[in-house]
Amino acid sequence: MALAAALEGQLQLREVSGIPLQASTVDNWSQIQNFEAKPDDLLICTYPKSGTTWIQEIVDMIEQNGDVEKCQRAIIQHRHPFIEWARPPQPSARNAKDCMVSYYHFQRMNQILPDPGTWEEYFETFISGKVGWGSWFDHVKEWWEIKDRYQILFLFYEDIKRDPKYEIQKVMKFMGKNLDETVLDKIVQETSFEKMKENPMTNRSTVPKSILDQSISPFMRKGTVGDWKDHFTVAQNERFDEIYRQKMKGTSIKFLTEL
Ligand SMILES: Nc1ncnc2c1ncn2[C@@H]1O[C@H](COP(=O)(O)OS(=O)(=O)O)[C@@H](OP(=O)(O)O)[C@H]1O
Repeated sequence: MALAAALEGQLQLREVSGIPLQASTVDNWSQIQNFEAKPDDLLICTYPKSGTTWIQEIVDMIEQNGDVEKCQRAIIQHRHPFIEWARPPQPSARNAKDCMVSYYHFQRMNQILPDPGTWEEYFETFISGKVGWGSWFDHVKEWWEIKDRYQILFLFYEDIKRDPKYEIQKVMKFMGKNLDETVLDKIVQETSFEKMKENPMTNRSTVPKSILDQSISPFMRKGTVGDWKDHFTVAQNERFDEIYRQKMKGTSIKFLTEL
């Protein structure tokens, strides 16, 4: 009973400035907030399930000049520690509909995040922003608004999917690197969904089943644009589009929801 209660306590999200976060993050909040970046630090800032792992691997491949062996030195979570796990922007955004679907399946398999409930229930939770790391709408709008004021490279999942080489080149330039065509082509190949799904350093296969149960849903699940069409009902889609219009009013950011 005590263990169950303790576990339940861990699974409950708590809030910082209205944003639901994991309890361990909230406990360490002052340390996280006081993080000071060094001038050459590169922060990857993503909404959950919008391609974090993908851009992490791309950045490391560029940093290591396309050396696959060097990128095998550790699992991705260790090569790019998460600041909020008292642990350490380069916003990467993914359209809300695919993000919601991916997050739903992630919460099904993630044993240390709250159970998502049914798809219908999760649809409401996601729209209201009561999910870990908060509202997709606020995240995207706020980063978009400040992107020109700081040294920020704003990337879209859908763009990387459509033209990986072009987007990887943008990241390379942002990082002040200059790699030749052959290396770039290799990075495109090595960071493809198919390769990263098989790569134990990126596919989370080393995380115990008690934390990520990949028999429920794999971490590298589909990696596509438009999977929402297999989840949203027509009515849900109409309702979502209306809510999206209201919440995104006044912002110029545009997302592709299909390619
Ligand atoms: N290389 C590559 N190409 C295309 N798509 C990829 C790639 N790597 C990861 N993914 C997909 O990204 C989704 C996971 O997002 P995150 O890495 O941000 O998840 S997390 O927040 O760090 O848990 C998750 O999306 P879904 O498949 O839609 O669930 C992953 O499959």
